[in-house]
Amino acid sequence: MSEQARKTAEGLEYLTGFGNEHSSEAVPGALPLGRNSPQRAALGLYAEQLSGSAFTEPRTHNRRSWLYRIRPSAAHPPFTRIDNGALRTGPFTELPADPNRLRWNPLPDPAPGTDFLAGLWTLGGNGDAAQRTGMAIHLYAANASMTDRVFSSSDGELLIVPERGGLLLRTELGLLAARPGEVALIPRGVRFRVELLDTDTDTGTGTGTGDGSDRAPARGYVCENYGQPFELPNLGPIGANGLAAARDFRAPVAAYETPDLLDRPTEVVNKFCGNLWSATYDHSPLDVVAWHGTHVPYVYDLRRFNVLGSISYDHPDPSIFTVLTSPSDTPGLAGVDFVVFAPRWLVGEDTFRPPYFHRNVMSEYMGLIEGAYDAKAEGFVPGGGSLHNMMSAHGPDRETFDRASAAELKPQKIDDGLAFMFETRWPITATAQAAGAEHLQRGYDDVWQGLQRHFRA
Ligand SMILES: O=C(O)Cc1cc(O)ccc1O
Ligand SMILES: [Fe+2]
Repeated sequence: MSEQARKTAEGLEYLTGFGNEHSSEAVPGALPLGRNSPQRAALGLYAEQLSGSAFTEPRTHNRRSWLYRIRPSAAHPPFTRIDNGALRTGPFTELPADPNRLRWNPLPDPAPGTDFLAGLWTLGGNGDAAQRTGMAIHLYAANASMTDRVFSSSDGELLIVPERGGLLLRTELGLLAARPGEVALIPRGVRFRVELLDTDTDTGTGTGTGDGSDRAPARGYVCENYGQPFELPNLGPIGANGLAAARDFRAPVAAYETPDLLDRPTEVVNKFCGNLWSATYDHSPLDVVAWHGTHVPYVYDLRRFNVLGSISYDHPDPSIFTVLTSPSDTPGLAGVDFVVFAPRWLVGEDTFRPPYFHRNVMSEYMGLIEGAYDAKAEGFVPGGGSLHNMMSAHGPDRETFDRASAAELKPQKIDDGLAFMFETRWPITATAQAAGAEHLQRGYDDVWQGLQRHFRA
């Protein structure tokens, strides 16, 4: 059976392929054929274009979708400012950029009734959302589904990396499920609502009561990319296959709210140039009956990543693990790369196999989805994160260095963890709440203490 025809555990159907010109209709006949904007759209729907790139960008970068919806998005009352909660946006000016190595434990559990939007907490970032450069790193911890409200970011696309608990993303273009080990991308401007998946199978945390008050929170990471949309990296000499395969990216099929929700007042929260703005519509904007285009949400299962590496000697640079890249104006210099450290074999001969000691002009934020990471013996925990800013010295902690320097070099499978990195060309400035957080680990530098002098002249 083709992947397209196969339904997921949640009964969801997907369209497959990265960057495709997809099309989908929830009601037969809703999608016009041969034109985008007929004089009267079928079934009394309104046609609307959603542009994620300038009209004139080259085809390879051009992103837009045509939506056929029950009400046009233009029919809405004025937006007014609401509290930004713990969301922050570039430019990040609360504190100076810090050259120190920083590491955090997971976010504390949120108050009961915290949904995905309320649970977003910005760690730091760079660039300027209004200039459409740079990125923000957010974490989230949520124990309730969003009800009667939807969210969108005009500032950037949202790459959501669940670490605990599954998410059901009800987007304008349809439904996506993302569980730990999968990532989801919501394009700039697309409205969506996040429900917590209440299964006991993913992490054993769900209790199925619905109100979320007695369940462990869903947690994860979000990269809000203000820059050019993520794309698949070029493969160069790797060849035509390898790393993330385009066919493994899954987009939703068209789906709109059930009748009881379609005409309910719905709060639409829009993140715009760093602030949250709210308007209560007299209907839900998740009312798209058909669509076609390239500006689409998607999910990707990180376990499908085809991990390549050295089969002779030395530890390759982690660019070989790039899942998605947001290019900047300089070739090869990413605004942000999304990199995954997935299970793999290490076979390098006469090689120090874990990540090497290094100082990098790029800035590295790392998170852990499960298990452990091969550069850190302890302290880097699922739901936590580390920041190794531009040129800061880091690498294996002392325990890892000692162990790997003495290890017998037989083929070894690393299969006890799933880590990732947001790597960016600009230094990352922490927010005040991140720099002052209770869950910031004091004394992170100590992991590199005790590395002895062995050289004697
Ligand atoms: O710092 C890190 O752990 C990330 C990283 C991993 C690796 O394998 C090589 C370089 C690098 O920055
Ligand atoms: Fe690094």
